[in-house]
Amino acid sequence: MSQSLHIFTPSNLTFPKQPYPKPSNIRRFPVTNFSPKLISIKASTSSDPNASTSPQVLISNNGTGASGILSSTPQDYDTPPSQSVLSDSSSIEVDAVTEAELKENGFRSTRRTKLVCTIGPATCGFEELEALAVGGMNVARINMCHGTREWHKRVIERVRRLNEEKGFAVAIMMDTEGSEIHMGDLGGASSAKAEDGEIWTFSVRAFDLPRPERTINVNYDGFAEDVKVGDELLVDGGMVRFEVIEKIGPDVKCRCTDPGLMLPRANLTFWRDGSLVRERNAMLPTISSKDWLDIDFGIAEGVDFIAISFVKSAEVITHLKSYIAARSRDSDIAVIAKIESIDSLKNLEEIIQASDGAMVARGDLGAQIPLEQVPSAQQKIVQVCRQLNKPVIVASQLLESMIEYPTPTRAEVADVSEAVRQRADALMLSGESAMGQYPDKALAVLRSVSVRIEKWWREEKRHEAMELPAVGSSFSDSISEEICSSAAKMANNLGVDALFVYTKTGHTASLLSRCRPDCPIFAFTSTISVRRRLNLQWGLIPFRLSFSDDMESNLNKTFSLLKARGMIKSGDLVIAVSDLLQSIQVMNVP
Ligand SMILES: Nc1ncnc2c1ncn2[C@@H]1O[C@H](COP(=O)(O)OP(=O)(O)OP(=O)(O)O)[C@@H](O)[C@H]1O
Ligand SMILES: CC(=O)C(=O)O
Ligand SMILES: [K+]
Ligand SMILES: [Mg+2]
Repeated sequence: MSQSLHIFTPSNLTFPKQPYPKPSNIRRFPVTNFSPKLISIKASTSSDPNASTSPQVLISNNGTGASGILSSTPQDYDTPPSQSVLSDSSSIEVDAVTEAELKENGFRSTRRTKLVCTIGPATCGFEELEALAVGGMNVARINMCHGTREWHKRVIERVRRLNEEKGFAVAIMMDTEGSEIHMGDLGGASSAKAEDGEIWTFSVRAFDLPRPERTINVNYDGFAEDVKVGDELLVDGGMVRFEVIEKIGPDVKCRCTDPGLMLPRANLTFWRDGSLVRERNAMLPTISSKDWLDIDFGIAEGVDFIAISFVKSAEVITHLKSYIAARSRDSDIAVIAKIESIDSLKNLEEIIQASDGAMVARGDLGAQIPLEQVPSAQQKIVQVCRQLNKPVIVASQLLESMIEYPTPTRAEVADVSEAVRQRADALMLSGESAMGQYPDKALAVLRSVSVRIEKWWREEKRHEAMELPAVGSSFSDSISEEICSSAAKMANNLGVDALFVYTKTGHTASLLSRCRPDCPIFAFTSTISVRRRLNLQWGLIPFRLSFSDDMESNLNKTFSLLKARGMIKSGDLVIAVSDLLQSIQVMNVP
């Protein structure tokens, strides 16, 4: 039995975007005999030839008559990126790890939380990268604070080769250095140990190698002028602490008050009377001249995401986005705002609104606000991102002890669980994967904790519903949002196995992800870059597939390709959503 409900556009509605002719054949039907089993809500083109470019939502009920009026202009018709559109119409691509996971565990147990790994000396080789990809890395992050562009270029090439040769779809995120104050690179040493009471010199002078004992170079010229005797100097937000005891020209002598290990280029902050001192360094540009060169490098290399450190305002994001749009033909590099400063918290909503996603960069954030305020800031950032429909990454020190030890602390597991419970889109490894001794084990912990906590919360139905405000500006946007929230609700109520979404730009897929449905979301897109970008979003399993405007044929093709690969089977219950036609269909896999 096939049932559908038709909905047409009323003539009295205004259309904010007017590239599409307004349909004129408006009819209204009573809704009758709505079948709970097989409902098809689909978009059809109006029978009016003048309205032929304006698909309308059509919820049909097996010809028995139908419905109220809802819909409108096609949305999400922003030009899809031209490059890399799948040409072979008879194939489907999904990354090898997901395919294995689907076959082994079935739909429901797939991991919803995405995993980002920082690549460093411990993981830059082809085999190490492959091990991370096999372990579930969705995004590889390169941090331009460290290493040379040549070094990063080789990492990018290896990840790309891995994707091509081994069937992964790992995306690449480039993270800028930013112009905050940090230490030099320790002259090649992997770390420096400061002991209680030791006197160290922090200086803006460059030293000849080898680095003089207990001497640290500082990147910020105004350092010696800005600090005062008595200030507290924090390395990496307090991993090591010093007290400033004397200033001698460019050299600042400090006594270690909290011993610890200092890593190359660690962040430095100084505090006076319990407050962070932000003197002239607060005026430093968010994107330094070196960052601009790195950004050019990222654009040339075609990275998928650029994460901007120490974002202070929305303007810098807008500026960068237009810079990228002008520089790269496809302008499909997503810009991630790193929330790690007081200013970024002050302007949180605007910054996130302007960005394509955000990172809770707890390392530096914890150096700028009291540590005990970091958890509430995290919760708030995760919530704002979800409301504004932007992916959010929770980063730093998730499994810090695993840099040295093969098992995490219980507290670390609890922290990871909390981020998963908050339903952040992604978790990130930093030092654990960049220079730790157990990168694969750390990734395995993130993976298993994510799957376990997701399942637990799903089964217990413990998630509080989150108010999701409208994010789009046009009526058409509202329809897409309504369709996605209805589809997600139906999926939960009907206990469907998967949501399918056919999406050109990825927008509709992200709207579905935002609803955090119980079942996984198979996102079909024809563009490689869109597919890679969807890798960062909660619950989305991105597939590359060429598809048409004909949903019947898209579905048939998808079913047969996925069945042939053993990823779905007859009888599975699926809800399909399309951004091409603004439709919802419910069906069993034939
Ligand atoms: N490309 C690299 N080369 C050498 N060491 C690296 C590299 N990337 C990371 N590391 C090491 O791993 C540690 C953690 O890396 P990560 O980039 O996550 O932290 P971070 O430098 O504190 O981040 P951020 O500067 O963005 O706040 C670094 O402190 C550094 O020691
Ligand atoms: C990731 C990062 O930049 C931080 O935590 O500070
Ligand atoms: K950085
Ligand atoms: Mg940082």
